[in-house]
Amino acid sequence: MSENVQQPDPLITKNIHGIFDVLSDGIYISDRFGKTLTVNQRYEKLTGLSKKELINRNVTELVNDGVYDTILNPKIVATGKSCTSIQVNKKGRRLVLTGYPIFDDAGDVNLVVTFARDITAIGDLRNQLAAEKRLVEQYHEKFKSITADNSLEPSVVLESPKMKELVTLLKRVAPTDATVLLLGETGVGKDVLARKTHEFSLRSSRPFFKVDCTTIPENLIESELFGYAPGAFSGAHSKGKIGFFEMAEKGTLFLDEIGELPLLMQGKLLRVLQDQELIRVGDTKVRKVDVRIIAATNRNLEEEVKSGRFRSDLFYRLKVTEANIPPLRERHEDVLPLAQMFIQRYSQKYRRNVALTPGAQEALRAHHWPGNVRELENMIQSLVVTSASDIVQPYDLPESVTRRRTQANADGNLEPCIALGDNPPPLREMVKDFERQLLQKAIETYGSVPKVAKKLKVDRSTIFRKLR
Ligand SMILES: Nc1ncnc2c1ncn2[C@@H]1O[C@H](COP(=O)(O)OP(=O)(O)OP(=O)(O)O)[C@@H](O)[C@H]1O
Repeated sequence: MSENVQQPDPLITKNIHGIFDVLSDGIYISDRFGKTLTVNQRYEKLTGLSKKELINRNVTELVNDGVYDTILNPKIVATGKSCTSIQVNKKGRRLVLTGYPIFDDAGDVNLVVTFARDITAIGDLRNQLAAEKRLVEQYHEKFKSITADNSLEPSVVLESPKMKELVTLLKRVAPTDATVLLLGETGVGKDVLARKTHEFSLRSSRPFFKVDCTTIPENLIESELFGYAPGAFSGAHSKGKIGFFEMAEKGTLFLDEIGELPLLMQGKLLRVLQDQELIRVGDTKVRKVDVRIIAATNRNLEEEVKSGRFRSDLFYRLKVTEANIPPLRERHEDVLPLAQMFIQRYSQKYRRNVALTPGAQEALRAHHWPGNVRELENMIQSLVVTSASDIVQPYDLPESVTRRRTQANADGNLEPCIALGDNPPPLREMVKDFERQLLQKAIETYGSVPKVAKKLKVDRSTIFRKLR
């Protein structure tokens, strides 16, 4: 009876390879000298290596040829004990190997049977999970800020002809995947338009990640963008980490303040943009990435290129589509719609019912807004919180807003404040502004619009139009 158990059924012997092939693990069988005897189909599939290139070859020789990096055979033959290890092969597949000795009648190791399981898939799943987690965290943050504002959908105001033109351009390029470079002063809405471009694109259902290049320490930028391999540097997570590029796979990566990126990183970024592949820090595997890049800066990148602080090749790679967002002072048409939208948002949040008088509206429209939309938003928020009355008069506005950009000289005559900085308003705007101030001063001096009309020899309707 026991002899029957020892004797394999001839049907099994005949079909042994077929049996190997239906097993769900990869199987690799070598003899005590390390010669490869067989592998099953699952092994070929998992590793991407073919039976033909392995059979009859010695495992040590295969390691020397770089086919894979680790073998269990010599250790198992020497110790007679099973063991486990991780193997990486030339196709970049990572496998968990567990090898077992098969003994002959004399008790010597005759064969080594190794089972191979794919851990790349597990790694990929882990990465996917990490990406999802970061995405959930971002949505959570966004959700928190929206609910904290107690606002409805955050609205975007793009009313002025200049902004409408810009939106038309962004809508046109959004589906092309071309890189977009958003330029403009601080607070003009670069972030807002980056998100809009993503929404207009075919990637809108995929992730949108914003990376502020100024907030990541210089020595971490590469690993944050491209990820790192396990143990890539001291302090690194033992399991490694995927970077923003891989997290934004099939979506959009918004690189804010790109002008602050260190030169070395600029070169690395350029390579990734050109080759659409990256290598994580401390890794050797090349990974394909499919990410749309939107970059933004308030620096003059052309100047940065001239002074050698920004690589010209990266600059030209980024500015495939260049969108210049005008400052708020150059699109007065947006000021009141933005102000009304913020008033509505913050009135709802703070349970107020605030409204601006025409005089207050005019003061807002006339202001230079050096901090752009952010300054307007912050001012309105503070106004809604602090104003004693629901009706906001010009004198309720902060002095910085109502202060004229013209001043009276010693004789009481108006003089324009000519503060021509890096970014002066157009002459047309400055003249209009001065004219408006002059008419207001004239009304204060002469008492009424008809009197001013008479004194200054101008139509009443012209005065009203200019004041408006
Ligand atoms: N067109 C707009 N409609 C509604 N809100 C806007 C608009 N533009 C800007 N904002 C608001 O103004 C604030 C500043 O905008 P944003 O962060 O997009 O500016 P930015 O140009 O990216 O600034 P920075 O250069 O400082 O990064 C944000 O709260 C944003 O929601």
